[in-house]
Amino acid sequence: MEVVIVKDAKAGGELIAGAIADLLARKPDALLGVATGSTPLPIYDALIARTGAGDVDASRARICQLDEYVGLPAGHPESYRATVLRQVVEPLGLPESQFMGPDGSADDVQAACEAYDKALAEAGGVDLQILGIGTDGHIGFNEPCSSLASRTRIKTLIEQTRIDNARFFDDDIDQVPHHVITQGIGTILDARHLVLLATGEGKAEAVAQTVEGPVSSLVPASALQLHRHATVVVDEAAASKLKLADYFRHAFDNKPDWQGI
Ligand SMILES: N[C@@H]1[C@@H](O)[C@H](O)[C@@H](COP(=O)(O)O)O[C@@H]1O
Repeated sequence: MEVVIVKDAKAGGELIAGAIADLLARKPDALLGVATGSTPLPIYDALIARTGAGDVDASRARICQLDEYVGLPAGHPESYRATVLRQVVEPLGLPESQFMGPDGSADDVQAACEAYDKALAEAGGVDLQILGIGTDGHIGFNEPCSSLASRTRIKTLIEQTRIDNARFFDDDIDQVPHHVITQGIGTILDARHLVLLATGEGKAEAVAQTVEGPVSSLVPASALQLHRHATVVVDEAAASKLKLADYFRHAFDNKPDWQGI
């Protein structure tokens, strides 16, 4: 696992957008897994700016969702499908045919989960998966004690996650669904490159446990330690509880230019 400590969220967004640009230069139709929440927005801003400036051709990129609420009416503005369309797919000028996600309004949720895992595999697998992290260490919506081998399935949210996400629902927790579909931890680990961005002091404890703690289903993001190509990008505040912070800075500062993240 590589840990990169950046000055602030904007710098993290630029760094990760650079890695996506390199990927698209090598593989124009790469499948890019995107996360929702506030944290990844600087990545999308930087990528959209680069495509707008003509530095990156993302016209053949394919985008896929990490997770979704269950039970919101189709087209609900806070469904993750609507969110990703608004924040990523439309600003990049991509047609919906280059976007895929699980169907959170399906009558048969289990079948929708299985269909999504199959669709991801048939699409050739995710090339680069962007991840955020919950305050409880969740990735996607894999709450603590999710199986590290899990596939896409339905999960029940922990109360703290519903509290954290109520800001997207007029600060009304009663509007936040209890159930979600999420790529499983095993599904996430199938991606070729995992890039987790965490910013702010509120994520410092979860980051420390993810990077320096034991691999444990209690901290779902710690599963990144099992991946061959996982990059954790953190700002100074989110890095504030890392014991090896100086080593991580030293390693990144002395990295050969050609290596990328
Ligand atoms: N399902 C999403 C996660 O993918 C995201 O990482 C997390 C943190 O969001 P934020 O970046 O807004 O803190 O929120 C939600 O739970």
